[in-house]
Amino acid sequence: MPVLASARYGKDNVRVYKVHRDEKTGVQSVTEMTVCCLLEGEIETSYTQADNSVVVATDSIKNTIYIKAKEHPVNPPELYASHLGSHFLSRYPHISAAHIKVVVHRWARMSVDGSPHPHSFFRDSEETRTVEATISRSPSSSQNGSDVRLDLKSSIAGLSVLKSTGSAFHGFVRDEFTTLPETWDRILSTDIDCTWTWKPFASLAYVQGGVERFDRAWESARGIIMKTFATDDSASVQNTMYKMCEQILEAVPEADKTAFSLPNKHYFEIDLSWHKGLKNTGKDAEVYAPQSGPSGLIKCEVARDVPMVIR
Ligand SMILES: O=c1[nH]c(=O)c2[nH]c(=O)[nH]c2[nH]1
Repeated sequence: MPVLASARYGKDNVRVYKVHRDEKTGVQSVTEMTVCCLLEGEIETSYTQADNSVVVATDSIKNTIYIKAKEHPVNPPELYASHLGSHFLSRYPHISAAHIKVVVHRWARMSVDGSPHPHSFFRDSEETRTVEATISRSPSSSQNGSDVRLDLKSSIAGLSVLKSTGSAFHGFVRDEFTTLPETWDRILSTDIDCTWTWKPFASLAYVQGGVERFDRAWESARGIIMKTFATDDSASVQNTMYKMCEQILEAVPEADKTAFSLPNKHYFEIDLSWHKGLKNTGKDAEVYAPQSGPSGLIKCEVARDVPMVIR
């Protein structure tokens, strides 16, 4: 007899834009984000018995995403995701968890004639800031919506970086499957995907109190990633990403874990000696062929050994 092993549902790809107008200065600020909101709970009968009485329509979930964006700040995204997820638990007793993903897209302020423009922006990169939040009832709580636990993960993704030297890769396994030469000087390029997992928050109030921690962590992580990428005499993607994780855990004491997923985007030397003896390999290499694939894919998670709850 089959059983419904797990189920969640909701609305994905909800695009939201919010403007903040400073009436005194006339300066406007904008946030654009893509939101996914999936609910879990006592919803089995909607799958197994066509019982829609337990279904909060995905259309209503979409409406709620807009309404909560109007009622609450959308920055930092960790706060907005926490408000949104908490709403579903307090409003619907049969919902036990809300899984929220908020991806924030960049709109950088334009500089016009050397001055920041009050209401014009440009997309300066495909980099995103993301939060994944799971808001669930604490095991001890009754279904009154008050006792929730918030598990938050913050990420930077799509930050493309390249260094033209300062990276080596040698000493790896050499056997009958190996063709890659060792190198003491190579191009290193990747798309940063970095996530830090917050210690669980015991209630929405703990997310709201000290809300500056989220922007501070994002700025620290981004700075550490850039500085380490630039200055590390890289022995491998593995070793450089581990150094980044160590520093992020040190800079963000309320994070339990840091993870990276990094493609190693290859740039191949091109032998041009067939053309008039052009020297373009080894120390003479200047023109390279960037590869769209395949790429390496290197991942790690670095955890602190003492788990605890923020209260
Ligand atoms: O930094 C690297 N790590 C690897 O595991 C690897 N494998 C490879 O072919 N090149 C690289 N570079």
